[in-house]
Amino acid sequence: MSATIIDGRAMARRIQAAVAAEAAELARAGWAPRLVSLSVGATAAAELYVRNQRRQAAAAGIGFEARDYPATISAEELGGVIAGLNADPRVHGIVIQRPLPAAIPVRALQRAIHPLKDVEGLHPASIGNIVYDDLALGPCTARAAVEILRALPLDPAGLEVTVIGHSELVGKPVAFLLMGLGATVTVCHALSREVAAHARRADAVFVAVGRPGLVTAEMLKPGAALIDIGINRVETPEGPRLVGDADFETCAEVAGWITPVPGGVGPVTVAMLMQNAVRATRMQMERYRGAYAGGQ
Ligand SMILES: NC(=O)C1=CN([C@@H]2O[C@H](COP(=O)(O)OP(=O)(O)OC[C@H]3O[C@@H](n4cnc5c(N)ncnc54)[C@H](OP(=O)(O)O)[C@@H]3O)[C@@H](O)[C@H]2O)C=CC1
Ligand SMILES: Nc1nc(=O)c2c([nH]1)NC[C@@H]1CN(c3ccc(C(=O)N[C@@H](CCC(=O)O)C(=O)O)cc3)C=[N+]21
Repeated sequence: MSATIIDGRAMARRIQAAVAAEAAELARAGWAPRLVSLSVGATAAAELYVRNQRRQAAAAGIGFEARDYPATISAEELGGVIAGLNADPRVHGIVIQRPLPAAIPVRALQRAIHPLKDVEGLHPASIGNIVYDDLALGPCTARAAVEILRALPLDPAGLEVTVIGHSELVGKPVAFLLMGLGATVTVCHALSREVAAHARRADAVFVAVGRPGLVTAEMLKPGAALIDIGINRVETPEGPRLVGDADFETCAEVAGWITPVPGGVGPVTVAMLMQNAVRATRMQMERYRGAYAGGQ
């Protein structure tokens, strides 16, 4: 058997077309959506993400400004930057690229972002809303991965799903979204025993660990869906290459559907961020229309 390879770029383009139309409509109303990205120190892990945000924002007609701060910036100074962006009516979304230097408390900063400008859906209020299945601004990566599953001819209700990795950014939100769809969810992490056995039982496996080759063909039920969220840069004799957390070649022999890296969850994540940007702008327009002169 050979898996169907899921085309994340095509899915991202479809989402983006709707986002572009909405961004144009908001711009006509005087509320052109605009995002600001904050990177601190050397952020190799986020460079590709920022590059694709810039590219997709340009394509969707969303303003995008990437700011880089030195690793020596203090948490207080960054808090001041965020307070300024919260108060600026021309800014509708703020993205804090992870990871941050160890000395900077990422949760406190995430909490400092105004919830209506929390386009990544990572504010404690947004994270809490996941439990209520209220996804006004849902977390982008998790939504992307789950939207990909929803596009497959599998009924998520009662589906056996194993999630490998339980980070705040990815694994935990994925598990909650899947529970919201009625799936039976098993979550594995660094302390889990028998990850392979849990994976092999599943109709769909989601993996977000950051370890190339973690999921192998022996860990999959034949015909299962494999949603590979990992994005890792590895050195090969032919130069640097981007790979996921699964051993793609062997897994594709056994899985029914598989997401490639690049071209799988990554582009859909960025499209979700753009979708959140227009949603956030609309919510701010509805809340503050009249409070500002225009909004711009
Ligand atoms: N496609 C996209 O848009 C995005 C992709 N990513 C990618 O996803 C991957 C994970 O990112 P992120 O969640 O931020 O990473 P983190 O490092 O924050 O989390 C990794 C998770 O994997 C768990 N883990 C570690 N080793 C194992 C193991 N052997 N078996 C099972 N679980 C294990 C950890 O468990 P514990 O906490 O117990 O140590 C932790 O929960 C990375 O490759 C990243 O680049 C990230 C964001 C967006
Ligand atoms: N606050 C925060 N949120 C994140 O979601 C977050 C983060 N910080 N830090 C870094 C990781 C990594 N990440 C990527 C998302 C998309 C691509 C992406 O678009 N990848 C393309 C790459 C295509 C190309 O090669 O140019 C693809 O997979 O096809 C890459 C990486 C988000 N992360």
